Amino acid sequence: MALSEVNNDRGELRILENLDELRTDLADYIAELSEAAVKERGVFAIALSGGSLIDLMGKLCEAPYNKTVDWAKWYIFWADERVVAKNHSDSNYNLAKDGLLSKVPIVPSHIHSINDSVSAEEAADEYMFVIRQLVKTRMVSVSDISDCPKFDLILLGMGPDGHIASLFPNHSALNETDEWVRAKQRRCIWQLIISDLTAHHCLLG
Ligand SMILES: O=C1O[C@H](COP(=O)(O)O)[C@@H](O)[C@H](O)[C@H]1O
Repeated sequence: MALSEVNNDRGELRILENLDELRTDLADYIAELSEAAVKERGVFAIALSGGSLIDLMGKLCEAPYNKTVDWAKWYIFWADERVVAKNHSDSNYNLAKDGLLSKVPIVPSHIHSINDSVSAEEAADEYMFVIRQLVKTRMVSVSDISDCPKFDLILLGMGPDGHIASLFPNHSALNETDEWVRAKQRRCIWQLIISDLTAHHCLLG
């Protein structure tokens, strides 16, 4: 049970007693959003990040979620990735593969990770192109107010310094809103994570 819950027009804050409760709450939250999206549009487009997130999602690989979630309808993206080989220990794809994707029946062609064999800038451009194609076919829905994609859920962890994805507090990249996939150093990030790109976002800290 949540120790504290605040609900207002800016969103909802839940403080949970311990990590086990957080894992259960997160699994319930994701399963509910997945069910609603599949009912409404037949698919669920979710973007992951790295860090502790995949471990916190661990309950999804267990009963009842592993059987009740409609995994075949999931489309997976990354909100934040390092341009390293897919089997590298810094790869967020690798983390998700080991902790989630290899444990539930997600369709391999629905997993959209970045191209790790080109530069970060090229990988960002390619990723934006892939997402645009999926918006055209409505595997990813589109924002009501712009031509930006609207993911059903973006999951972000927050580092101790307050950074989310590859966006660090007070960094100039926060003001660059012209492209929604951007290369920063060796990372690809989505620039408008919080504003336009998602029906729901969940920040874990
Ligand atoms: O650098 C990163 O950190 C964040 C937060 O990590 P966490 O371990 O504190 O949850 C992570 O979400 C992001 O993907 C990663 O690049």
